[in-house]
Amino acid sequence: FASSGFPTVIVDTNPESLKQAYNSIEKILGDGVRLGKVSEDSARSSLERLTVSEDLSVAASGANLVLETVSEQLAVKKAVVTQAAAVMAENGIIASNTSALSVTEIAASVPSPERFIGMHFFNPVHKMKLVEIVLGLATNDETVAITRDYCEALGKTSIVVNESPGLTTSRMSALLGNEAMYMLQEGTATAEDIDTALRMGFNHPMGPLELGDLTGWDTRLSVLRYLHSTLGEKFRPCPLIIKMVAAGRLGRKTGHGVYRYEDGKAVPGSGLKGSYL
Ligand SMILES: NC(=O)c1ccc[n+]([C@@H]2O[C@H](COP(=O)([O-])OP(=O)(O)OC[C@H]3O[C@@H](n4cnc5c(N)ncnc54)[C@H](O)[C@@H]3O)[C@@H](O)[C@H]2O)c1
Repeated sequence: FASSGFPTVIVDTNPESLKQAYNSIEKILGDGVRLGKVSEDSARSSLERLTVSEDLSVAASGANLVLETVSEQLAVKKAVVTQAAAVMAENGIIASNTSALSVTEIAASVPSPERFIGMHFFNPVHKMKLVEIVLGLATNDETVAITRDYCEALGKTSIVVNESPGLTTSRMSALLGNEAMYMLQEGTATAEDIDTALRMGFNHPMGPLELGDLTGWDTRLSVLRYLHSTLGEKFRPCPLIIKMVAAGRLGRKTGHGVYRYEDGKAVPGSGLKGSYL
């Protein structure tokens, strides 16, 4: 937001997180200047538009847009948006970056749920072009139009999704990762070959097993369990995922998932092979 011309305040109750957030944005802009992608002037003015605060009531006072991206817990999100709604501009919009919670349910805690919407960004945000705009039950057309304009001003492509488990992206990605694990479990092909198939055959930047190692199979499993309970049988988690999580082979973060990692890189030939039934 700051690099697209909007005066922006990052709010967090944890001062360490605030420092980390500011430093990482400063580093991204610095790297952008070094790589010739951002001018020095533009990097400097972006940082001038960016401030940090531990006090939401002060920071959100008179704001036109509050984008909540606090911890993925309903109670925390509800408390934060209630506090913001009390002080922001009368026609201001509240957006939620939630990946899986119900926008409708979070919106129910503010006086004007018609001006509440989901704005789901992707990591790393400065590189990824997509924003999934999520409609709660009460979200009105004007809020959608203003939010699309914000996305355009940020240089993002937005799509509109009616609130539904997993939206479009997480739902598709969960199915793909689960199917890849079933293929591995059945011994259809090695992990390397399944990933190569999707990278070279479909031009995906990463294979589904590499991606699962990056996301973490524990996170993957909880998303699949949620989708299984809401959308039905086709999302039943593959037993191999359950086994891997039980073994603590969660992916990159534990140094071992489908692949084994040394110095942050997958060890060649370390992928799971054969039938694991
Ligand atoms: N991590 C991702 O790749 C990703 C991608 C898309 C969407 N999201 C969504 O973004 C949100 C945040 O995800 P995350 O991975 O950064 O979570 P996180 O738990 O790592 O960080 C959440 C931050 O919220 C702060 N916080 C907690 N309670 C607060 C409060 N009452 N007031 C102010 N700040 C508070 C915490 O101090 C912490 O810095 C979640 O809703 C998540 O689903 C995350």
